Amino acid sequence: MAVLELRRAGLTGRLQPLDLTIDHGERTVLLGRSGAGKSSLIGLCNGSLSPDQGRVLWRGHDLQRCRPAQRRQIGTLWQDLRLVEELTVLQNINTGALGRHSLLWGLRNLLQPLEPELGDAILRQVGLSNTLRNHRVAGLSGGERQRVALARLLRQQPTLVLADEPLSALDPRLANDVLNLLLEQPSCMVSLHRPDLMQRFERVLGLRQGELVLDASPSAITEATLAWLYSED
Ligand SMILES: Nc1ncnc2c1ncn2[C@@H]1O[C@H](COP(=O)(O)OP(=O)(O)OP(=O)(O)O)[C@@H](O)[C@H]1O
Repeated sequence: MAVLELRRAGLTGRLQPLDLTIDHGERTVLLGRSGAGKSSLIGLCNGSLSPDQGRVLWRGHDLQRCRPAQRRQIGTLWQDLRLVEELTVLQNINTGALGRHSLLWGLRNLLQPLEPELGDAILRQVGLSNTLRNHRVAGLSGGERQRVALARLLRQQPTLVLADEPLSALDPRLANDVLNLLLEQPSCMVSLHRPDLMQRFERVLGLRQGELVLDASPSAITEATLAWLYSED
């Protein structure tokens, strides 16, 4: 069943109009050189960028017109993480649940640690110690911050996860753990600079100079295809 549909959706100067359907349950990797348009495509898919041409549909409805609760079914692990620096690890994780709670709950989250047991369980999932629970995220390492952002995403419980280079600050063992968690989500589209990991996914999308040029299963992709995808012109 299709959850996300791009119909001739494009961004002037960044992404040529493209058609793309993401089905529930699909695990997709997004490959391409730096500047090829991966983050732009993720922005179109989560609604943070509005298409200049075409349409983006979430479960059949124009994504830009969907209510916040519907849009929160799409969870994003941003390249720049977008943590709230002044807040603690637990408070940041809880912001993932804002869409399911009242405004009052959101305000209380700013004042006191809410639902610490749930926070601890998610911290364990992402391999962080619960002793970090009340630390401000500003003081954490790059890899720790990345995992707090992942924990916030897990708290959100999205239907579709979009992750923009989620492994960049992680050592190989942690990168593997994080990738496993992403692949356990109901559906995911993950942008990576690691074509060697494409076999972990069912579908490979390739962007080249703002154009979607590859949509195939990993077994169908040859070394020559990858060399062309990453070539300069
Ligand atoms: N806010 C913006 N306004 C205009 N053009 C932009 C903007 N952000 C990025 N671009 C341009 O859009 C193109 C695609 O950028 P994008 O960030 O989507 O690529 P990417 O594949 O994610 O790159 P990277 O792997 O380096 O993150 C690039 O030419 C970039 O310079």
